[in-house]
Amino acid sequence: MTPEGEALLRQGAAELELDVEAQVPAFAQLMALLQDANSKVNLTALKTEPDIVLKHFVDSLSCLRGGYLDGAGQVLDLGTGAGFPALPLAILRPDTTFVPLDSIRKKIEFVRAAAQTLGLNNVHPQVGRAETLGRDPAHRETYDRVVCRAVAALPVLAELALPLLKPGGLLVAQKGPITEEELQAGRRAAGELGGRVTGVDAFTLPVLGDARTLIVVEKVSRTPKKYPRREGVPAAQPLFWAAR
Ligand SMILES: C[S@@+](CC[C@H](N)C(=O)[O-])C[C@H]1O[C@@H](n2cnc3c(N)ncnc32)[C@H](O)[C@@H]1O
Repeated sequence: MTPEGEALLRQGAAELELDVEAQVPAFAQLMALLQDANSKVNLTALKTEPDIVLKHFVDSLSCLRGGYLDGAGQVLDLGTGAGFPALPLAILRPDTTFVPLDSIRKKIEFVRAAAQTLGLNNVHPQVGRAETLGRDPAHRETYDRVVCRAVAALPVLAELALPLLKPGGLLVAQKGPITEEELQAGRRAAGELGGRVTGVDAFTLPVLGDARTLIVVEKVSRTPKKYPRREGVPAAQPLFWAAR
């Protein structure tokens, strides 16, 4: 990473009140791995160094706002893609275990290789669909937190994530601006699945100023056994939300 890229990372993290000084070399290594992989396969849409620093690294770290991940043991990253937000979070939180999940094998192969190269023993990538894991006793109601960035509308996320959370656990969803309509449908879907929306934190992305929202859903009771519905159905027929 260039000195300008490192400076952007420090500036963005500082705006989030995070000190990443000790982790700059790890982020530089992740940058090199991403750019190398991106030159061979189309891993992420963001290719330039400033975009990767601000829209992948710093944006992923914004998930730490509010302290919702503090004290969490096991965190599943639903639809991690090339490892976001899981890899930046794992770099900053070595005592928390992260399970980056994606249905696309080549993405998880990249995440696995990157975690290995970076020596991140707290990262355990998994290929699969959230609907399948949500019905598997080895994963259902076992996670303290589910994080996810740019995966689906809130009613869909509620159905994919809440079955995976322990009662008392939290879904922390990173989104852009959210409409009142999506939020209302998300509140109703969460209620159906044993969750309650407890936080809607609107803020702007450091340096760039783009609108972001962290939505927090607490799991307040067990998820009914009929959820999640079979693969693809949560996204094709979102609960309580016809408009997509
Ligand atoms: C737009 S990408 C976002 C990737 C990453 N979170 C990021 O912000 O860069 C959405 C990812 O979610 C994955 N995904 C969507 N639905 C999924 C599901 N039901 N189970 C597992 N992965 C899913 C897709 O394969 C894709 O890689």
